[in-house]
Amino acid sequence: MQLIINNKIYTDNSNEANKDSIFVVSKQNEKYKELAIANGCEQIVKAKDLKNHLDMSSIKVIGITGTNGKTTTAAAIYSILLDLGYKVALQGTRGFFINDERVEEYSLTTPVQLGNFAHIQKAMQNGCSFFVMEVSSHAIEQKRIEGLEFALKIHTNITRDHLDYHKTIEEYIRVKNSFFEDKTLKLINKDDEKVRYNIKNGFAYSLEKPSTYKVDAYSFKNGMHVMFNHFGKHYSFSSMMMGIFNVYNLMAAVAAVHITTQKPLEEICEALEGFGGVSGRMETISSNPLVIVDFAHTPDGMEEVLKSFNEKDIICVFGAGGDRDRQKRPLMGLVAAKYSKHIIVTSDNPRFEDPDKIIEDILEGIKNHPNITVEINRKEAIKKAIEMANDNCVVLVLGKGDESTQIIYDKKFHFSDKEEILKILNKDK
Ligand SMILES: CC(=O)N[C@H]1[C@@H](OP(=O)(O)OP(=O)(O)OC[C@H]2O[C@@H](n3ccc(=O)[nH]c3=O)[C@H](O)[C@@H]2O)O[C@H](CO)[C@@H](O)[C@@H]1O[C@H](C)C(=O)N[C@@H](C)C(=O)N[C@H](CCC(=O)O)C(=O)O
Ligand SMILES: Nc1ncnc2c1ncn2[C@@H]1O[C@H](COP(=O)(O)OP(=O)(O)OP(=O)(O)O)[C@@H](O)[C@H]1O
Ligand SMILES: N[C@H](CCC[C@H](N)C(=O)O)C(=O)O
Ligand SMILES: [Mg+2]
Repeated sequence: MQLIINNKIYTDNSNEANKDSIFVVSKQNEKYKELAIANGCEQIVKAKDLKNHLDMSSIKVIGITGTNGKTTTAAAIYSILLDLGYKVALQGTRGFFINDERVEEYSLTTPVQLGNFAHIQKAMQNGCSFFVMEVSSHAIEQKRIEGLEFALKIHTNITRDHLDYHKTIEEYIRVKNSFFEDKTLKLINKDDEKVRYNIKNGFAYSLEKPSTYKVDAYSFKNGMHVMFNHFGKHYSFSSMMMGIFNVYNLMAAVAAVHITTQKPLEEICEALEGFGGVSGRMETISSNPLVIVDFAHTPDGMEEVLKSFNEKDIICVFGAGGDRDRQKRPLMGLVAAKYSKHIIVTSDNPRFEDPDKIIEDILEGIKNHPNITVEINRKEAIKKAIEMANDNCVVLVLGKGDESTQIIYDKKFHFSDKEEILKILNKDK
C-alpha cells in the first residue's frame, strides 16, 4: 500500500521501500523493517506519527465499532450529514463513498492503516468535512487505526463474532472496549452490559437505562416512530425501517450528528427521514409473498431480526461463513429454531471449509425442531422457502445481505440473494 503526501512516497511494504521512499513501520510489518533498510530505505516513520505528516485539521473523523449495526449506523450518519448539506465520505463494509458516489468496491471493513490515510486524504481533496468509518475488531487489534484522531467514537453493541481470530469472548470484548479507553468524545449504547469506557467526554443513548439521548417510546405502525428525550426536552423522528435494533442505530446516528454539528435536533430528525436504510439490511424484496433479505450473520443479529417478526410464521433460510468463527454456528441454529416455523439450512460462503460440515455444526444447535430442511444449494434453498410460503409467512434469507458473490475456496462466483428471489418470483424484468 502506498500513500503520497507532498510528493513523498510512503509505503508499508518493505518490497516497495527504497532510497526514495519512506517506510511506515507498524505492529503489522515491523518484522520487515530490516528488509526495507536492506532495500536502501533511509527514512522510517512510525505509523502512529503519520498524523504529523498529513494535515487532517479540515476533516472530522467519526469511527463506529460494535458487533452489529456499524454499517447501518454509519450509513444513517452519512445520509443525514449529506441531507444537511455537508460534504461527506463513508468507508466501511460496502466500500468507499464520497458525496453519494461509490468510489471503491468492497474490500476490508476497515482498510489497513495507510489505506485509511489515503481515503481521508482523498475525502479532503474532495472538500469533505466529515469522514465516517466503520472500525472492525480486527482493525483495533492490528492497530490499523493508529494515528487517526477521532472527532467522535461510537459504540453500537458488543455480543459475539470473530472468535476464530480473537479466540475468547473475553479477548474480543477487551479489544472492542479498548477503542473507548481514551478521552476522545464518545457515544455509548448505555443498554449494553458489556461495554466499558472512559467516562470523560462520554455521551450515551439508550432505550432502557437513563442516558443523554433516551428513547421514551417507539411504535411500528406504518413505519417506525420514535420519541426521545435530550436533557428534558422531547423530540421525535420517523423512518420506514423495521426492527427495534434499528431504533438503536437511528438514535445513535441522530445523536452523533447532533454532537458533531451542534445543529438543532429538530432539523437532524427531519433530515433522517430521507434515509431509506442500507441495501441488504432488512430489505423487503417482495411483499406478496413477504420475502426479506438481511445480513444477520451472528446469533445476536439473527435473534434481533427474527424477533421483529414474531406475529408471522417465519421460514428462515441461512448458513454460516466458512473459515470464520465456528462456535457461533450451533448458536445460530439455536436462535433460528427458537423463532422459526420452518428452518432451511444452506450454504453461505464456504471458503475453504466443507459446506456439509458447516451445516452439521449449525444442526448441532437445533434440537427437536419439527420442520428442518437441509439444502446445500443456496439458490434451491431460497426456492424451497418461497414455494412453502403462505399468506401468514415471512421468508427471511439471512447472512449475505447485499453480497454479490459466493466464495467457494478462494474463488468468487456471482451470487445475489436478491436476484435469486426476484428470478424465482419472475420479477426480475
Ligand atoms: C487475519 C487478518 O486480518 N489478516 C490481515 C493481516 O494479514 P497479515 O498479518 O498476514 O499480513 P502480512 O501479509 O504479514 O502483511 C502485514 C504487513 O507487512 C507488510 N509486508 C509483508 C510482506 C513483506 O515481504 N514485506 C512487508 O513489508 C505488508 O505490506 C503489510 O503492511 O494484515 C493484512 C494487511 O496488513 C490484511 O490485509 C489481512 O487481512 C485479511 C486479508 C482479512 O481477510 N482480514 C479479515 C478477516 C478482516 O480484517 N475482517 C475485518 C472485519 C470484518 C467485519 O466484521 O466486517 C475487516 O476489517 O474487514
Ligand atoms: N444495533 C443492532 N443490534 C443487533 N443487531 C443488529 C443491529 N444493527 C443491525 N443488526 C443486524 O446485524 C446485521 C448487520 O448489520 P450491519 O451491516 O449494520 O452491521 P455491521 O456491524 O456493519 O456488520 P459487519 O461487521 O459484518 O460489517 C443486520 O443485517 C441486522 O440483522
Ligand atoms: N464481513 C464479515 C461478514 C460475513 C458475512 C457472511 N456472509 C460470511 O461470509 O461469513 C466477515 O467477513 O466476517
Ligand atoms: Mg459492516
